[in-house]
Amino acid sequence: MAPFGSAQRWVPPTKASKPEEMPTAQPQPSPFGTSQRWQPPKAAPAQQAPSSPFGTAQRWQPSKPAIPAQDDTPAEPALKPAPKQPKKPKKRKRDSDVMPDPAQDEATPKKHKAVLSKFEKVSRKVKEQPQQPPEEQESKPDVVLRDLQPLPQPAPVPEPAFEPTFSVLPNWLSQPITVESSKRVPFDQLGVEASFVKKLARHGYSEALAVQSALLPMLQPGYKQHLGDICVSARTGSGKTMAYLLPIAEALKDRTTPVLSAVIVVPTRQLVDQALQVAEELCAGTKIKLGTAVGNVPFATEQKQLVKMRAQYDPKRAASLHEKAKQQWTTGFVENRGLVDDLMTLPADHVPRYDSGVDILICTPGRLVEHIESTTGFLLRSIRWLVIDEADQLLNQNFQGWSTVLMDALHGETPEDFMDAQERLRKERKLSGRGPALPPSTAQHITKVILSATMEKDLTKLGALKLKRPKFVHVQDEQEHPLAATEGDSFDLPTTLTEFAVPVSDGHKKPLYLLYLLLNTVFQTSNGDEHKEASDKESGEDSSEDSSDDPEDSEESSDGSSSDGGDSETEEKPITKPSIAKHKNRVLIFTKSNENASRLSHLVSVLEPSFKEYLQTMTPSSTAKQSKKLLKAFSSGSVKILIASDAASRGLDISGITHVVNYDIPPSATSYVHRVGRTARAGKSGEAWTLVTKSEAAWFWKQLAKGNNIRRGGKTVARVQWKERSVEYNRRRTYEAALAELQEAVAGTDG
Ligand SMILES: Nc1ncnc2c1ncn2[C@@H]1O[C@H](COP(=O)(O)OP(=O)(O)OP(=O)(O)O)[C@@H](O)[C@H]1O
Repeated sequence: MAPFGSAQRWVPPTKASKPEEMPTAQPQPSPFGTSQRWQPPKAAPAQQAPSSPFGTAQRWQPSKPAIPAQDDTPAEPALKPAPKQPKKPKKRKRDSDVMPDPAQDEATPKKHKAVLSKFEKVSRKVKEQPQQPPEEQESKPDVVLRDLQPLPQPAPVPEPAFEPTFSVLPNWLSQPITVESSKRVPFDQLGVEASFVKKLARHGYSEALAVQSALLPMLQPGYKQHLGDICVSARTGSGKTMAYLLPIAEALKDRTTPVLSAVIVVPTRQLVDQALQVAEELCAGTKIKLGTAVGNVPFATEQKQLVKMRAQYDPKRAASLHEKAKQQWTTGFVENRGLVDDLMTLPADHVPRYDSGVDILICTPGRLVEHIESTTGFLLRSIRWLVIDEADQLLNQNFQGWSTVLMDALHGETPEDFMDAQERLRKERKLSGRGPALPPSTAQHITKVILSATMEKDLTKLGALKLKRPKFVHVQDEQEHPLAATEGDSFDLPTTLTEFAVPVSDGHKKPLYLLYLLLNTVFQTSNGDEHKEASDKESGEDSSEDSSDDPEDSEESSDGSSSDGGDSETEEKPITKPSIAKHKNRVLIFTKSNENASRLSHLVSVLEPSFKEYLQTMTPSSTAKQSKKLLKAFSSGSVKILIASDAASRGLDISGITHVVNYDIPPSATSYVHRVGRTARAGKSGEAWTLVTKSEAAWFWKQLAKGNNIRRGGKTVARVQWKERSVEYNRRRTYEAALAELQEAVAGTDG
């Protein structure tokens, strides 16, 4: 029987027009055919069945309601099913109809016959009953019919897709150009202009890092130049920004009049500022004009910066444009701040001409789309480089369909009103078929550079960027085996990074563990080597969650290695308070949300008031000016503890971060790689600490610490076990008081 009755099968009740007579409390016959509500057809006397307009109701008898009606009204069903009467089973040939086997008949004792006939009866009954899956036959909750129509049901779950065990990647992705991460080449040997070599040396950069030594020759004009697009996968802090900005700056160094030649797209305004700073340093002393487009600046201000309008004497075009303007006014559709608006501000016989105000534009994708769509004269026809940094994130999010809008603007034809003389001629020849065809103006010159530390070899997403003759450059360690084409995406951590994981028995105690970490390790003047001793012993031995997630481990040292060593030294001892003021270390702490960041910030400053002055929280609500100031303070060391959410995990290059703490576990391997990559940058050393609760341990060790998707050059994540008594030493009361205060504050805010 189908789960839903067809229209013919359901009979509206005679009193259905009175809604109050359809109390939901009363059991209603269900279209889903619950066993409680609907009895299979029985040989019930026909006169007892309720009448039906379809005349089939006699065949069905609603079962007795499972829940008695709340009032005394007889539980007449509001809807009556009119299912087809199940066909009366054909009269089966009885044994007697079949040619009897006298021998067998004789041999069958009488009592067996009786049993057989009972069995036949029962089987017949069973066949007559509508077939239901076994689980439906069990008692079901009462279903209340709410509508005459059957409820829509989700589509059946599709079969899992076929997953090939062979590579389906094209050659350029499956066979990347690999570059040793330790490779260093003096800039002058890479053909970098002397003036730029000097500039770099002034910043202390004498040699190109691995990714730069690979990319510079590919992007500079010369015999090594790659005449196609380039995808780059290189670990965090490897110098990717300079790798794409240096060749662009070099190529444009002699520019005198701005022409928009490079667009650099990054995901956040902080990264726009950061890339701008590197570009400013490189372009100092040249006439290259740099511009930005981000959401926090007034749109009109940006428009003025990006596009410069001038008047050009052209009576013929002026006449045709005035004609167009007249039509617009007649129809009432006047483009706001458009070409016609500009035309009205010009002297007679003049038309507006638009020039770019910048050579290099650094922007977020959303703002770029806005300019493409709404800024008159903002054209991408002269673009020679398109850079997409943090590409995996940008392609995953694809807000406002930015990649499609951008590709259309980049590869599409210039709108007629904005065409230059050459474009107009090209179009005329194409349409008329007269004269030799001219080659397309821009498409052949654009080089796309797509970069990330966690670049995914996802053809569908990369396909949105319409890459031409692409190459994949992968910077990796010499010890690492090159990834086989069939292996999934895998990301490399900086070799100078050391990772630790601290089991936390109870998530509520995390603030105390964090405090212990800050006081005992990050800001410990005596260099607190005890955790390293303990971790060295355990490093790599923690085969899984089984040992790390056991709270008893931390208390009673069920495994010998974690109970001795450093833990016993710190146990029961008051923590010697380091002087944070003079400390050089800086720590970036990640929480899973902005709210958590603010709360943690409050708790830490109550628990350790000496930290308050040096602690800040980064939230998206802070203005561009505030966050710039904050990052500067963190860079200079006047702020030493910065608490942030994942929004700060990508791309931020803040000098001097010695420690990263994952207070809340990161949501993915990608997020982990970017978070911990805020330290150990450009060959400097750094530490990453993750606080892992019991429930997170299995996932952490399997996916992040021991999975194949993160490669750490043969290193392991060291497990560091602290005794809870040491962690809580003298702090439990303060902590509880701080929590209560926080709760009150939250309640106060809510109220
Ligand atoms: N040739 C060089 N020599 C020394 N340091 C360099 C060199 N080039 C760049 N750096 C420094 O390396 C650091 C990291 O650079 P950058 O921010 O470009 O890394 P990234 O690869 O883009 O990292 P992420 O993936 O995290 O965004 C910066 O502080 C930069 O100043």
